[in-house]
Amino acid sequence: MSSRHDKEKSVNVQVLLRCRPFSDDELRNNAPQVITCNDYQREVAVTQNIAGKQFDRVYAFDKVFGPTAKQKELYDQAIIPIVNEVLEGFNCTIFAYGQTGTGKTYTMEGECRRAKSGPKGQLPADAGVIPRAVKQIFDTLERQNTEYSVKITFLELYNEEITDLLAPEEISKAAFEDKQKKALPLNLMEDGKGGVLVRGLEEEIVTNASEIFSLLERGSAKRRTAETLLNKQSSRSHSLFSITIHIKEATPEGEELIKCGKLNLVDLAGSENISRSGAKEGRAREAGEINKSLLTLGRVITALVEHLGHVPYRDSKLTRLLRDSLGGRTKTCIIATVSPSVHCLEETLSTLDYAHRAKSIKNRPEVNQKMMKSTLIKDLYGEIDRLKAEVYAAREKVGVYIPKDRYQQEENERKAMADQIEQMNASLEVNHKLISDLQQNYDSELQHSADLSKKLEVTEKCLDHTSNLLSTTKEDLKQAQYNLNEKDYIISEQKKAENALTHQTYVLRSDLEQYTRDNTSLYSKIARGDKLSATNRSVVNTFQTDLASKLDILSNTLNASIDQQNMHLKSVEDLCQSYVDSHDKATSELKKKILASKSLYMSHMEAFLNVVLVHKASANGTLEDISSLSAASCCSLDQLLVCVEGEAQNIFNDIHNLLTIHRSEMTHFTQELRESFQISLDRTKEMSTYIIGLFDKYVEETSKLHSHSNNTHEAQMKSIEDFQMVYEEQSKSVEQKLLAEISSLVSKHITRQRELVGVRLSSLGDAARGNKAFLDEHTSAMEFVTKDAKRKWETFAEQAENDCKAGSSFSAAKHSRMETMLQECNGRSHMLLLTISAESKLLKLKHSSGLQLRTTSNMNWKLHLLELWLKKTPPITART
Ligand SMILES: Nc1ncnc2c1ncn2[C@@H]1O[C@H](COP(=O)(O)OP(=O)(O)OP(=O)(O)O)[C@@H](O)[C@H]1O
Repeated sequence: MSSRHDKEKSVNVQVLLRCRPFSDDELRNNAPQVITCNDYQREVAVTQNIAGKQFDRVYAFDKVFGPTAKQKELYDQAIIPIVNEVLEGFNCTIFAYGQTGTGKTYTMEGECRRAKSGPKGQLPADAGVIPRAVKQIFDTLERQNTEYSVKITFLELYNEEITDLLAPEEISKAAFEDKQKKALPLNLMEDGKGGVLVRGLEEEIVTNASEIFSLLERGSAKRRTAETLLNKQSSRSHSLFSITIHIKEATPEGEELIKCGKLNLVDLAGSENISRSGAKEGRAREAGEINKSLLTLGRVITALVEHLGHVPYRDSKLTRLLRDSLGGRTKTCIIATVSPSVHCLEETLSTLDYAHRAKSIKNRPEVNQKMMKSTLIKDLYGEIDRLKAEVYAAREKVGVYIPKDRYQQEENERKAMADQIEQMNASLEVNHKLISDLQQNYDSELQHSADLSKKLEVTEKCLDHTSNLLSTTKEDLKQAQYNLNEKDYIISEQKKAENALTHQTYVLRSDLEQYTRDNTSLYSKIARGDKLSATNRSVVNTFQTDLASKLDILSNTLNASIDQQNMHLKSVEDLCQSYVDSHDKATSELKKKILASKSLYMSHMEAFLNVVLVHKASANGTLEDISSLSAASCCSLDQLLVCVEGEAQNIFNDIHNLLTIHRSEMTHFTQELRESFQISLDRTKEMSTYIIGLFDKYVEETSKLHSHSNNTHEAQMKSIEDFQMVYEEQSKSVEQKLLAEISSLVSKHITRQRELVGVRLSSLGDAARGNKAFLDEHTSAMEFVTKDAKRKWETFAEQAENDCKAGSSFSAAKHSRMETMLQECNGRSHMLLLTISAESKLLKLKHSSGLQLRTTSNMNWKLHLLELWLKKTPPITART
């Protein structure tokens, strides 16, 4: 009972989406992909590029099959359960809906439909839903091993006209057109049970799958021929393939029941025809292009989804035929097909919207009533009788005969009336439903008001009780108010204390943070200190190792510096020598020049004396001539002296410059020499202190070693003595013990042992003495070596110091000597110049006062003095 109830409750129409792979054309044109299928999540994403921005729209369906999904996958996952329900007695419908070329026919029929089943009854991989469903039905029926009957119908709906694709007649264009003209198209009629029948539609009874395949092939061939003959396209026609199954079942009471199920497989026209039909309805209708059925299907879906009162089933043949599949008692599945290419984007979006809306349609699937076999037979007999009567009337012409136009008119009227009745029935049904809903509402309202009155009574009682309570509560409230105020005060005080505490906490916390920071910095400082001390240790180690090498380098440097000093002293000597040479040379040149001038002067004087002697005897009258002559000679003498003075001045300048240069060089050199001596002296001192310390340590170590060896020797000797004593004591006791028994043996033994011990002791003593001697020797050798080295080093250091001092004093002495020499030279030159200039002035004065003779003798004396000076006589003090 409950299962039946479950099965009868409403279920949504199941909607599957299938996206085909790219066609060869699309691949050739490199068409971009806009559809992405997520089979697992049952979602389809459409990527749109609007004004350079990318928009993704995602649709969810009951099942999604991407381009790689195979026919078998789709069938196994989606169709097998539906076919099973048909075999259980349900009516089921599967629609294929989508744009032309998206694979509706491929999905429903498949490429290899006409190849029938393969070897061993297997279907080819590309076989679609119809052949697979047929195979499943027959496989199941045969497996169940029950009596059954299967009948099929196959029709096409084009331009609101139904064509029976299983009708047996031969089709040629003429015959077809003739038939189109003469014969009435197949009409729909009510079956009296709420469904519709296609009057005159061929129902083929089949017993196995291969029969169905042949019939399908026949029907498809007819559809193709009709297409070609009437220039219509499959994309504008709908095809409906139906299988009705009757299965015999036996009740436990032995009664025979017939179970009936029906499967409708619909390949709809291309969905783009909806918009096309809508857009150019006027002309399209004339050209037969309009697809009324597809439009009505859309409207029916909208009415069902939006729960409109009137659902326009009757507006098209397709919706009339499939009325039960849309909002009725049939289980329905829609397979929406789309293309992945961007070129079909508009149609794809419309298909997706359409299919998505169809998901909301609700059906109330009901299993078909099982019929008693006898009832079915009775129905069939009734049908046979009716058909027989029709055949008889037609043959005997005993029926009612009316003109064809009249019949057509009546038929139309009857059809209109039937439509009207159906609409009225539908509205009546709606009204009935409305009335029953209203009645239910009314009943529930009555019930509600009764409930309310009961509640009112209870509430009034409650009110009284509540008023009493209220008065007591007011008292309580006052008390509570008082308490509350009190508590408020306490709370505010507590809050204040809390705030103070919080503040305190903040202060403490900041302090703590500060301490933590200080701690951290302290730790880091300690770490730095550790690191520094480690570095220092390593530096000290490095320094220690470097020191030894640097000592060598220092001694080398000392040697080199001594060599350098010698070289410098030699160069100074050379320099002095060259200076003395140049000085000698200059002096000898000066001497030569003075001699030359002296001889010139002498000749002049001689001439002058001659003239004086010649003219002395002559008269005083010629004195004036003589005087002028003497003035002239004085003048020439003056010139000569000026010339000599200039030359002497030049020589003096040269000497002075040379001396200045030498002096500065010497000063610089002496300074450098002093510094280097000072540095080497300091280093030598440092080194000697260090090495002396080192040797002291060596001496100390050696003395320690010496004392240690003494100690060791003493300890060894003591242990030997102890051993000897112990041994002797022991041997004595042994001797005493064993004397009585083996006296001779013992005495021999003791003697022997004593000998042995003596030998051993002497060898041990020798070894100990040897050791000591070796140690003494070694120690004294060490001491000697150390002392020798120390002595040598001290001598060396002393010598180096003396050398340094000597070098320094030597250079200082040399320097001072040079200084004195320079000063001497300076003084002498200066004096010479002063003398010369003074003499020349004196001479001038004497000439002018007529004291020529005295002057001459005086000048002679001066010249003599100059000569003396030039012979390196001691310096002359200045004379004015
Ligand atoms: N899932 C698929 N896998 C492989 N090929 C497919 C698939 N779907 C469609 N095709 C191919 O696409 C072409 C068009 O398919 P089909 O004729 O079934 O489209 P249609 O929607 O039925 O078109 P029309 O509305 O014009 O009848 C066929 O060549 C078919 O083989």
